[in-house]
Amino acid sequence: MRLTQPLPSFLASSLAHEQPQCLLRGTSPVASGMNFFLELWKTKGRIMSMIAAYYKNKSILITGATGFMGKVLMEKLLRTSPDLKVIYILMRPKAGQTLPQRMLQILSSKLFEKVKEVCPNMHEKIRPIYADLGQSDLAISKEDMQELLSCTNIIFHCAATVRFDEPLRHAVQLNVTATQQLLLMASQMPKLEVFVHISTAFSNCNLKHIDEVIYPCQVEPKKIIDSMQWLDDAIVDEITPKLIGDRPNTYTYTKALGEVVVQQESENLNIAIIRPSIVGATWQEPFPVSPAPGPQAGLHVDLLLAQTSSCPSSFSSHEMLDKGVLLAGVSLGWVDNLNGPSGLIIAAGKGLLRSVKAAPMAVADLIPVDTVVNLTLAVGWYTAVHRPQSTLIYHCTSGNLNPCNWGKMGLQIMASFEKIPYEKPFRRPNADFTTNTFTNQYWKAVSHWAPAIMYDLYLQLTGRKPRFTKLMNRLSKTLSMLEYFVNHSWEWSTSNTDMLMLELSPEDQRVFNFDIRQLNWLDYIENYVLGIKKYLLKEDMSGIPKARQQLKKLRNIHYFFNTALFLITWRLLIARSQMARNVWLFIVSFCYKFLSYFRASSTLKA
Ligand SMILES: CCCCCCCCCCCCCCCCCCCCCCCC(=O)SCCNC(=O)CCNC(=O)[C@H](O)C(C)(C)COP(=O)(O)OP(=O)(O)OC[C@H]1O[C@@H](n2cnc3c(N)ncnc32)[C@H](O)[C@@H]1OP(=O)(O)O
Ligand SMILES: NC(=O)C1=CN([C@@H]2O[C@H](COP(=O)(O)OP(=O)(O)OC[C@H]3O[C@@H](n4cnc5c(N)ncnc54)[C@H](OP(=O)(O)O)[C@@H]3O)[C@@H](O)[C@H]2O)C=CC1
Repeated sequence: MRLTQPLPSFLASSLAHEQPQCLLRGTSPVASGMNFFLELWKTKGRIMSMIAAYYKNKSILITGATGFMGKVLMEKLLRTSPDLKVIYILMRPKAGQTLPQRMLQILSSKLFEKVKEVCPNMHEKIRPIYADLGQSDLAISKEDMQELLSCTNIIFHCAATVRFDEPLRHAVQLNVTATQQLLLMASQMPKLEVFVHISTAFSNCNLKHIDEVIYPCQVEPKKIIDSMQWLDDAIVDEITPKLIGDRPNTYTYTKALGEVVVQQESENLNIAIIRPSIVGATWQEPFPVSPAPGPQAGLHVDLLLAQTSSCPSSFSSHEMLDKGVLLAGVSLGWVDNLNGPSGLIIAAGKGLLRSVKAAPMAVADLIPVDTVVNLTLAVGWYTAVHRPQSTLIYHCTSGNLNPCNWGKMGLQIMASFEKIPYEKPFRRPNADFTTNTFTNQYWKAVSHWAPAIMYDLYLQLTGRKPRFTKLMNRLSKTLSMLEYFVNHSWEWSTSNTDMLMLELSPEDQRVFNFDIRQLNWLDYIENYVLGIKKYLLKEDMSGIPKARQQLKKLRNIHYFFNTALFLITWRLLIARSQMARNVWLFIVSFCYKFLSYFRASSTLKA
């Protein structure tokens, strides 16, 4: 039986408790006697979220909760289901911080500000557990393992290495072996209701059209895992290109292997796989902007400024930015790492990145992180309550429902820099896409390397430490890793995701919105650029007028430099070439004749 009406929390949670403890597929979770309550609920007509209610009193295990997606997942869970029992976080100490210190830092970040209002005791709901997914047994202590095995109801497996240049051995350990270990743990959890595995839409990027199915790998994952035990590093490096075949990197390859492992180990488990495309900054949550009526609709950044109470509403956004208005309390486009487009947007905004080899018409399949998280929570609920017969794969992509190409996205990124300039730019932002390899190499030499070398020379001459050639090296490496994804297009079918949307009650469709058709790309990109400035670069909005002045100065320098370069080149040419002299004489005499004609005709008219 499919539930299409919202259930009251007591009913939803009692239904969840009614479920068989072990995860056998195909069994209906709804006891027939519950129909009475269902009818009662329908007649009362009260609205509440079935998904949020499902997570009540649940013990949830999350891997990768310290990562970009994991943090947003944890935030949304705590905000919408503050009465969940506990969230176990499998994590490792990092940068000299212990587990509690790391967790405290995350929970006291801006992202969790809203949670504090609804769940003041959120610290008590989080239980960090030491684990290193890089070790074969995950390094979980016996006591912790005991607690996890006996208490966990739901698993969200987000942890992975997302580096494209990861050595195969490490990528296999993190993305394949650790997944296998977790599945083994899951099979020993009597109270487990669902295991949600986060993969990537690019796990099969060697195909053009990708369905919501698991594609077999040429070499069995188990064989790969075994061979990593005894092959030495040199041999692993040698066979890596052969194994990854027509995939661009070890990341996509090992994520594909991870999916096959999930399929093979999923016999008695209730599992779902989510495949997001390129995950970008948040779109609607946790810092929403209320919808703007009338002609302002859609202008989120402008609206954001108009909502800042300290400003007279008659000011335009530019006026308000000029007045140094702080976007206090209202924030959009939350992002906290340089992965995906974020690093390149910074490089373009700072004027370092000028040329990207890309196909402007290729689909830019970006998906906001809050959309991915909403789908993930909806999938967790659906899989636990409806227990599909087979493992369902959900594509979380934008291309087929609301496509935007790289050309349009690039233009909007560049336009956003006019409104929201970044501080201390190296040069005026002026990036472009090129389709031709030769042209791209030319622009890289002229616009990336030459200015960086010249600037470093200047820094050295003035007794400072050169740094731009090093930065360019890093940028070149990043570009070479990411360019594959901006030069190809893929089609992902989304039948399961579409089906799930229809299964959601209107309230759940609102609270756990993953309908990407509602996204306005122009607003989203502008908010993304703004979010990068605020959360990644940690720049103050009050510095915007100064940053604009700086851009004007750089623009003037650019014009001056170009004019000077032209005149010098021309002067040198005239000095050395008869042809250049002839051209010059022709231009001068043409201008003289034109002016004489113009003067004569205006004298006649007078
Ligand atoms: C018509 C008008 C046109 C106008 C053009 C406008 C252009 C504007 C911008 C264009 C945007 C184009 C966007 C293209 C984006 C395509 C993205 C495709 C992504 C596909 C996603 C697949 C989906 C997934 O499933 S996985 C998630 C994505 N994963 C990643 O993105 C990881 C990529 N990163 C890596 O693999 C590595 O970090 C690597 C190889 C890039 C760099 O490795 P390296 O060892 O050199 O550095 P690190 O140790 O990682 O870091 C050192 C240093 O660099 C900083 N850094 C890290 N990453 C980046 C980055 N992406 N960009 C810039 N800087 C980066 C890092 O913070 C460190 O800094 P420190 O100061 O030293 O700490
Ligand atoms: N970002 C994207 O564009 C996309 C991501 N995905 C998938 O989404 C998931 C989350 O990605 P995202 O949040 O962006 O990635 P992040 O790199 O931000 O986070 C990765 C997480 O994995 C954890 N992790 C890595 N190595 C270990 C380890 N040895 N032991 C314990 N934990 C470890 C990290 O912990 P720590 O903080 O300690 O490093 C971190 O919490 C991944 O499965 C990824 O494949 C899919 C499509 C696109």
